[in-house]
Amino acid sequence: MAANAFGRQAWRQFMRNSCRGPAVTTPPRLLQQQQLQFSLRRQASSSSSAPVRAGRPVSHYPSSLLRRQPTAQRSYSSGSQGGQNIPPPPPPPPPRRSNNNQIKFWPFLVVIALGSGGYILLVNQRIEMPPPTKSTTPAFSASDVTVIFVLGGPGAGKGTQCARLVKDYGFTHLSAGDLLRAEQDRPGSQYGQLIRDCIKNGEIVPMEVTVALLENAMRDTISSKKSSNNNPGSNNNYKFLIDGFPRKMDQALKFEEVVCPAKLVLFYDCPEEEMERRLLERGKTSGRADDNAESIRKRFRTFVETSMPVVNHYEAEKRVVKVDATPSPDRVYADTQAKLKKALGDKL
Ligand SMILES: Nc1ncnc2c1ncn2[C@@H]1O[C@H](COP(=O)(O)OP(=O)(O)OP(=O)(O)O)[C@@H](O)[C@H]1O
Ligand SMILES: O=c1ccn([C@@H]2O[C@H](COP(=O)(O)O)[C@@H](O)[C@H]2O)c(=O)[nH]1
Repeated sequence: MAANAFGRQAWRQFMRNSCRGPAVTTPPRLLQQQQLQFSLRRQASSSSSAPVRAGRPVSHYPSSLLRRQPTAQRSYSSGSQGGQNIPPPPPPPPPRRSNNNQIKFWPFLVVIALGSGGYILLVNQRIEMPPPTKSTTPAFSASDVTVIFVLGGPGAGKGTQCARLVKDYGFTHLSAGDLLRAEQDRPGSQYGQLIRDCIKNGEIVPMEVTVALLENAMRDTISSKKSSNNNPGSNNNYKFLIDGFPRKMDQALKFEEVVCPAKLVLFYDCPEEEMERRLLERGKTSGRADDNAESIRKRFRTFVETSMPVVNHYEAEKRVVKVDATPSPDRVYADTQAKLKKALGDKL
């Protein structure tokens, strides 16, 4: 029983060590500890210098293990106490030290073997476990919903061009910036201050907030269009211009994974000096907290460092329609139409 108890203790120790550090080094370390404990135990049982309490050596080891050795000694001495007529008792059995050793050792060997086996089994199971599967299905199917991301630096003219596309082609225009500003001003919003700070500093609001706002807005649009549709059975194709989004790779990946895959990216390319001039002009009347020289500088930096990699990502996938945004709004729009017709055909 004591061996079992000690075995359990050793098992617990082994499992603790296995979880903490590299498992391959643990069993030998445990073996060393057990050998050390074993030899200490033997020393304790035979040494008179061991501390004694109530006539018994004090030890950290289970008392049943310590009791074995004295029992064997008593059986030898009882033989030598007999009278003279009595034939000498048969010689005491040879010292069973080595046997004892084996008997006391096997539980540890079993524990180590079981522990190592179990550990190897666990590790193998972990290695063979398949990677978690992507079970997410986008909320909207690309066959029912056409999504176009509209990107470009701050002030490139995205909003201006979107307004025209809405008028001529029936797109629904969702500006991520407008949705964030509305959420920022919504009484009781837990994200109000966070959004305010991000916008002022030209930083990107955590994607969960923006993706959720966009998904809700798309859902609202689709359900209100469905309810106003005289023929609900018809195969509607809802068309969205998602303006100023995605501005960061994580947003792009998340949106396409959980909301809807995008058909393409409409990218308005404009030099910084022109964008700055437009924004400073707009700032005279817009009332926007970020249409000032300091915020504009920060927004430009975020655009170059964080948003351009998104454009490059879609460019590599051949999903970008690039338009020069420097000319007048009319000329930019004419170019936009021509390029979208070519890319979308009857989906425009
Ligand atoms: N092609 C253009 N030429 C000159 N001015 C323009 C042109 N397009 C837009 N503008 C003006 O530049 C300003 C910025 O335009 P707009 O708001 O459309 O840009 P944006 O890319 O949506 O900006 P933001 O990213 O800050 O929302 C507006 O005042 C707009 O009237
Ligand atoms: O996906 C987005 C879009 C916008 N923001 C923040 O809003 C401001 C203003 O955006 P505009 O498109 O110019 O209206 C932008 O500078 C960001 O701070 C965002 O975090 N995530």
